[in-house]
Amino acid sequence: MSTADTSAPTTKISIVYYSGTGNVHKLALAAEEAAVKAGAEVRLRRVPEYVEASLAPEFTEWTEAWQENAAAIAAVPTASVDDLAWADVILLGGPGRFGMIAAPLKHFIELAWPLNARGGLQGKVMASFTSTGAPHGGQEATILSLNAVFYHWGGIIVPPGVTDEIMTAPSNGNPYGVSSVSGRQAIPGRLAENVTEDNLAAVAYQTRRMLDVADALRRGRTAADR
Ligand SMILES: Cc1cc2nc3c(=O)[nH]c(=O)nc-3n(C[C@H](O)[C@H](O)[C@H](O)COP(=O)(O)O)c2cc1C
Repeated sequence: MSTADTSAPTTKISIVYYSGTGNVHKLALAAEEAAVKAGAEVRLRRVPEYVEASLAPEFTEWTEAWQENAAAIAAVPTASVDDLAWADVILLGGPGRFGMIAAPLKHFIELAWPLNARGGLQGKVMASFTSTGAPHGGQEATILSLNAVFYHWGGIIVPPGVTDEIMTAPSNGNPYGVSSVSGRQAIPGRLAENVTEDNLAAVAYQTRRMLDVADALRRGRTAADR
């Protein structure tokens, strides 16, 4: 007979991301898969564009890749602030843009102002992941700009560190948050082709680690309440 505690509530995770050309989307799907496998309740949510046209119509290949990605991710539900309120674990993802958070994701974060003002984000487990064009294109700076939000929200930041062998793989290695390198150009028909299997395994690991910490916190808090 199983001795598992079936009365224990399931950990809830919201994976909220913005992706212009598919790289962060691919990482987010791997995080979702890992969370489902770990038995969590999962909300995968995309942050939509808040401009209707391409940022750079003169970059025709980028614009085509951007349109291709928009079609590919259309079925993913869009994020709402309730997805943040609902979750025990919040994993944010977004591309590095000039070494910091992308504007659509920042806009979404600002919508959480009232929730934060009533203390609705405190004590949740949080972390972030990114993708940049270049290996030294500002991955750590982007993760730090995302994680800075978590300080304001009173989150418990759980970085991947180098706490597992997967973080030492050549295409990984950013202890601040899992990061992939997409290359110099977004090419239509070849979206996210440079996200490696090791990047996907790393974001899966980062997700499991957050869920483990959230589970330990919940057990500790429950024990303290007894
Ligand atoms: C406006 C803009 C700014 C960018 N700034 C940087 C940057 O500072 N460093 C870098 O390495 N890549 C930069 N990139 C490239 C993206 O970070 C990269 O293509 C990333 O993989 C995109 O992720 P996505 O496909 O999920 O949108 C920039 C892209 C755009 C559109």
